[in-house]
Amino acid sequence: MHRLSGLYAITPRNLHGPALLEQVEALLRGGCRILQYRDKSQDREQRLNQARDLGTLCRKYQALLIINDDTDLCQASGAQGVHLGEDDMSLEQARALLGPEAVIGISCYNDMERAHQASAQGADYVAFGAVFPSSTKPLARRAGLELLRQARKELSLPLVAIGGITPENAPSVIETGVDMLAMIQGLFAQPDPEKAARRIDQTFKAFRGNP
Ligand SMILES: Cc1ncc(COP(=O)(O)OP(=O)(O)O)c(N)n1
Ligand SMILES: Cc1nc(C(=O)O)sc1CCOP(=O)(O)O
Repeated sequence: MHRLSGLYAITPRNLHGPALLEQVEALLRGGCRILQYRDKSQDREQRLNQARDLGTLCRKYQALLIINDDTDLCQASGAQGVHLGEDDMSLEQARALLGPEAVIGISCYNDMERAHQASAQGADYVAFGAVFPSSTKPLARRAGLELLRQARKELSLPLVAIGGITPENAPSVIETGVDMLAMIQGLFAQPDPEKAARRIDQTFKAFRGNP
């Protein structure tokens, strides 16, 4: 199993400070392997402090911390990488700034051509979505299970599925062969986030024949 594999949690935009750390630690205890800090607020100092605290927590559980959009925050906080979409800095620019060891993930929506291009340019993973309707991003383009199966056949780099994924529908997504499930509400809106994370982690392990 490579390190870009398993449950990939993304922080919800309405949760900050100790309350966020508490929920993230529950997810890490439950087996979450990758955390993305996704905070589009403008208070740089607050974002830096939050990213550093999340980094400390991720190190404790040997999980990766990825920063959404922001290479400066990635460098300042010591995170392992960034996630970039179509409105963000290019992959080449981010690689030049962060170096060969950084994890750089690219949003591909439902665009297979974009994914092939990102793969050829050295992305560490590509993300497809939204797999299901997402209350977090209701206007997201849709990429269904068939597209994920096709991506698995055509691409050899790690694949992320995102959008509307829950502990209930997670098995149908894992069965397509994707490497990671990225989730916000399906984890953070659960009454017991640790239990939700553990359920998904166990589904991944069962799928790999590694319970
Ligand atoms: C793992 C993962 N996949 C997709 C996204 C969406 O990224 P993007 O299109 O750049 O949109 P914003 O997250 O910036 O609103 C993601 N963040 N993470
Ligand atoms: C941030 C984001 N990007 C998407 C895409 O399709 O690119 S879907 C999405 C929201 C994911 O949140 P939830 O797990 O709550 O649906």
